[in-house]
Amino acid sequence: MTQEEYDKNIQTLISWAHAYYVEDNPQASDEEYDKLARTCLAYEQTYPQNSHPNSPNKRVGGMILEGFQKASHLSRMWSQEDVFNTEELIDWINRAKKVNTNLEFMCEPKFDGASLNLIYENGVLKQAITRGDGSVGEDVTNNVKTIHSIPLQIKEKSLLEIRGEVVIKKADFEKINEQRAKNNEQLFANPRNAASGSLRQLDPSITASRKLFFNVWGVGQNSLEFKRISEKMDYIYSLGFVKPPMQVVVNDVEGIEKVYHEIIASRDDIPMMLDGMVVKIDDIETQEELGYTVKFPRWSCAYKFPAVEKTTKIKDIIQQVGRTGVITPVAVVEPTHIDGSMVERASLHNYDEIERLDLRINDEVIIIKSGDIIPKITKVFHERRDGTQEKVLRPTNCPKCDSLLHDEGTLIKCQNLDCPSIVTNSIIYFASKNCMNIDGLGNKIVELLVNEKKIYDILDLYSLKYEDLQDLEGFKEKKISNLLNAIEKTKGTTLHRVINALGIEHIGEVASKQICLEFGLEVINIDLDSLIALDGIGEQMAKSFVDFMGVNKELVTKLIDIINPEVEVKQEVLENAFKGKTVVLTGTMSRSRGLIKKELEALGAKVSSSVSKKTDFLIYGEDAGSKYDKAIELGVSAITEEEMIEMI
Ligand SMILES: NC(=O)c1ccc[n+]([C@@H]2O[C@H](COP(=O)([O-])OP(=O)(O)OC[C@H]3O[C@@H](n4cnc5c(N)ncnc54)[C@H](O)[C@@H]3O)[C@@H](O)[C@H]2O)c1
Ligand SMILES: [Zn+2]
Repeated sequence: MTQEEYDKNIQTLISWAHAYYVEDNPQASDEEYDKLARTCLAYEQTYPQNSHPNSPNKRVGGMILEGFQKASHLSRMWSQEDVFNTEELIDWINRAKKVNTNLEFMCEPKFDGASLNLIYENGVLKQAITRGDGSVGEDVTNNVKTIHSIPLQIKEKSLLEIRGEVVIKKADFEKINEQRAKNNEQLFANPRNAASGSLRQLDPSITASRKLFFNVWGVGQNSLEFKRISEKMDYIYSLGFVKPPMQVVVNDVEGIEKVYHEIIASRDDIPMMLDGMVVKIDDIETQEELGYTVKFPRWSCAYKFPAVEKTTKIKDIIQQVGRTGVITPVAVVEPTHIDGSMVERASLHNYDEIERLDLRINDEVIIIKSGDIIPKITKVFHERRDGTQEKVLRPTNCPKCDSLLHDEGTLIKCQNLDCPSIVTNSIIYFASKNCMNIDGLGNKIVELLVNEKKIYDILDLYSLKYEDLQDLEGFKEKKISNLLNAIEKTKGTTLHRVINALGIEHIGEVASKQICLEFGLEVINIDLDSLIALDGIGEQMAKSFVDFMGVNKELVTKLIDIINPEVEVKQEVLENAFKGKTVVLTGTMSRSRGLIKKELEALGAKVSSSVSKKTDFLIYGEDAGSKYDKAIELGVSAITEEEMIEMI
């Protein structure tokens, strides 16, 4: 590396560190950052006289976020020296052995979060300060008081600094990001940034809502007298801090390696993100003798785990069609090793997310995979674009059957009942109890019939013959005739049941009934405007229905021909006291409420389940409770069942 290159790299590191520590919005993966930092470190060691005064290799962490009060630590906070393999670990041990050949090591998980210092005075939490540059950090006391795992009072009365890591659970990290995606906010690249960003909020109620957790790992200023750090920490846990899930004292490299691999093996079972194991020399006198560099203690090191977060490149965006026809985009990425497996694909929530991330083919991205988290893209490096990037278009046709897709933003769906990806599900739905109620045609049987190529869509059910089923395993005479009879029995059912059984997105039984009453057999030809004009049919429902008929008209026409359903006609309801009124039923009546509901609906009333200003009548029986009170409060006229009968 030339001096010029070195200077340029240091500028890059400084800007990456700023984005990472101050803005909680990294512009590189840790791996890229560490690699560049190490290359610069090698240069600094060869040419110490040329090294940059502000090199991130010489200082701890970041700067203070605007809006926070600065606060000083009583004693300095440090970073950790990284070791990445056994060789580097042995190197570190050998350096320590120069002051003491008889070493014991305390090993514990390294939680990946935000470093925090708590100052206790007279047993009371006085101040909580972020690590900042190691000497001065941000005063986040009010935020920290919302974290339940931090005691506000402890029984130790001497002046004491407690250090630990504020972390967020992996599952909560995912939830926050899902919420942020919905709100069109930038995602957190990883749980560490999420923890740090949540801790450094000007509004403590936001911090409180984020479910942060505190893992204690050390002490700063203190007057506790212990010979070993492991004993000192046991005392600290006894004050009401949570003890880390694994903590072992060993006395050689083999011992350290063993714990290291044990912690890696249980990494997925621990709900918080770990990025390594910290090894500390247990004897406090030896620690004092070894002392500190400008950046870290010489008596401890962070033995890093394989990264779960990597930079990779988007090669393509392909579509996956789910069993219900929902289309999900999947990113094909340059194959990347993450934590023991080769990652080639990452899931994206939907096409709206692609637009929000402004993700393009050939973009460089951060991909994160940890334990049970499916590989996810959390960050797109827009600044790294080189002109080869291509926009991702929303699909208009199904990749499986080429029919037009129904697109309502976050949801894109193939509704073609002939589409091979959805046939099984659509037949199962069609036959289910609340739809056509075809006895003997459950999930397993439908799967069998489709897999054995006995049927390709709903229509085929009606051309099934005895001979078709004879050769199927477990199909005896009785079973076959029962099934064929059950299918036959659906003929002549009502039109709205048939429409409801098609599984049209957003169109349930009530809507089906309403549409069928209004349009009869013309349902297959309705246009958008006529549908929207119907009371209770929203735009989304109408569009879904029209899109559905657009791709399935032929099939539905044939189906109606075969089933020959009864077409219900709208009966003009005679004038009566309940026509067009909104009614709520409550309490115990002389007959079932379901029956009374039907009766009222036949009179043209709308029966609703909750009382509001729009309610015209509350009809109450015995033991009426809160609905009655509310009706009285809102001035809704409340009548008994008998009064209702009289009014009819
Ligand atoms: N992606 C980027 O752009 C970018 C930029 C800057 C830094 N970074 C990353 O940040 C890291 C360097 O940051 P750092 O200096 O904060 O170091 P670090 O986070 O790797 O390690 C030091 C910190 O570990 C924490 N810790 C957790 N468990 C501990 C334990 N049991 N004992 C002691 N300490 C424990 C402490 O808060 C301590 O301050 C590097 O891994 C680097 O990749 C990334
Ligand atoms: Zn399809």
